[in-house]
Amino acid sequence: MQNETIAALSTALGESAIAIVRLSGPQSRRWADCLFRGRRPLAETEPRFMSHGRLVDERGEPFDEVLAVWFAPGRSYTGEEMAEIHCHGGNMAARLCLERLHALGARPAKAGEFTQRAFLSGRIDLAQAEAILATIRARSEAGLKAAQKSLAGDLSRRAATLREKILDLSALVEAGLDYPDEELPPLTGPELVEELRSLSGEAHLLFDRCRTGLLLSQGIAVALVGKPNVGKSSLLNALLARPRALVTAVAGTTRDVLEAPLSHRGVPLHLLDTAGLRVPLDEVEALGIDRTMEALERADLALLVLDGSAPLDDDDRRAASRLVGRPHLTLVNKSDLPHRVGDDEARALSPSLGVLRLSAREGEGIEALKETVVDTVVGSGLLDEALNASASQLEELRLARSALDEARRLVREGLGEDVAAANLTEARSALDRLLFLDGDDALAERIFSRFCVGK
Ligand SMILES: Nc1nc2c(c(=O)[nH]1)N(C=O)[C@@H](CNc1ccc(C(=O)N[C@@H](CCC(=O)O)C(=O)O)cc1)CN2
Ligand SMILES: Nc1nc2c(ncn2[C@@H]2O[C@H](COP(=O)(O)OP(=O)(O)OP(=O)(O)O)[C@@H](O)[C@H]2O)c(=O)[nH]1
Ligand SMILES: [Mg+2]
Repeated sequence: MQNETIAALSTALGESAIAIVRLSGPQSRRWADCLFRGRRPLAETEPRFMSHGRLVDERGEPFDEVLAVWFAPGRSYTGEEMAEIHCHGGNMAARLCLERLHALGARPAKAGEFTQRAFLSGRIDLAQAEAILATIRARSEAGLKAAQKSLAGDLSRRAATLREKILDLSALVEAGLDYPDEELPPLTGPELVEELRSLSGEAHLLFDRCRTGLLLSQGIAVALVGKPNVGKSSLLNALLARPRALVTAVAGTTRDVLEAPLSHRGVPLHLLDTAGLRVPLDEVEALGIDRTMEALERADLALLVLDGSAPLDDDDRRAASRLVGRPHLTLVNKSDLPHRVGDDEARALSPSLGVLRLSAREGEGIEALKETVVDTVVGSGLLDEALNASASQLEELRLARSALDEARRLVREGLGEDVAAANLTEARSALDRLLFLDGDDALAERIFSRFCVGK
């Protein structure tokens, strides 16, 4: 329990209907009562019941008509005694209210301090704190739902269950190592392989669900690339259903990378239209092509755009070669014109995940493209299964997953259970870090400092 009582504005600054000032700590209700004048003071009302009244300044003069409420310790967001004053929005009422509270002794809250107190009082763990941050930052319905699942503890629970199973298996493997001459080995080789197979399956599934969650919160970056004039910018406009990018018949129209958000089935996409790839004619074009390559680096998926109305040429082949090793789809554009590029030819150009025919000009195949993009990156089955996780939590899952795979391979190939035991330990410590079990204060500070003041 913290001794200091903190206060902050919990709603965004600026003109709004209502502004909420929050207090947390032992003096919350008392100090709220110093400026609140209702039918009864909060001290005489039931917790969690809104009371109507006025706020008064130090001379007793009213300055706003408000609603106020208090929460008992153990039954509040922070787990401490809390009070809230719901003022009118705008810049003045909440500011005067806060100034009064600070004059009474309430300390201005630091970024994320309310949530930090919820963590310190044991009401939530750090994975749930991450989920609260993701809830506030969600940019799509699917992202919001994934965050709420993690807030309900889904990620922590599943990771903790997996960690327990790994610990149990480690104990068995190490018992076998310590007493190699025992008559009955605690686990036979095939049994161990089977156990490891099931653990690695769970780790893979959890990783995929969290990867989906991360994509939902960050958005899927999709880069449109190809040689000049194939219709990349036209495609961007068709996807957005508005003329965002300049389109001309001149090759080399797009110079900078154009970015535009789009949401499909609740999944946020982040589209990147790029300068056409070819041997540059001048310095401006060369710089534009550098940016195309940077966009490719950032992209979760690339769309290789081809002009289906003209035979493929060396520029197409060079553009395709930039995509080797990157997940991409091949789009044969201008399907409203006579076809000059066969499906097989398009497929032979690069190891892409699929070939789609479309017409940016006529809008043909655009819906199918959006659908394919989401399915390719997220996997349609996983959308409802998404769990929110931070980038570093996902990294720990990746480590746990490959350590389990490695242990399984070693045992299957008879390469020694001692090495497998080391891999199990590695997997377990990755999950320890994911669950923030090592109690690293600096890490907690880092999480809460990403919150806004008042949360
Ligand atoms: N006005 C207002 N709206 C808000 C919040 C708030 O603090 N104030 N929240 C936050 O910023 C969110 C709601 N989150 C909350 C989470 C837990 C508890 C709470 O009292 N938990 C207790 C008791 C649970 C119960 O009795 O149902 C607990 O978990 O022990 C309250 C709010 C969103 N809306
Ligand atoms: N018939 C037809 N023409 C298209 C289609 N898509 C684009 N075009 C035309 O192709 C030309 C080039 O289109 P852009 O969208 O500017 O091509 P780009 O790939 O962005 O070109 P750069 O920015 O120069 O790399 C324009 O004249 C478009 O009108 C299509 O689906 N059908
Ligand atoms: Mg363009």
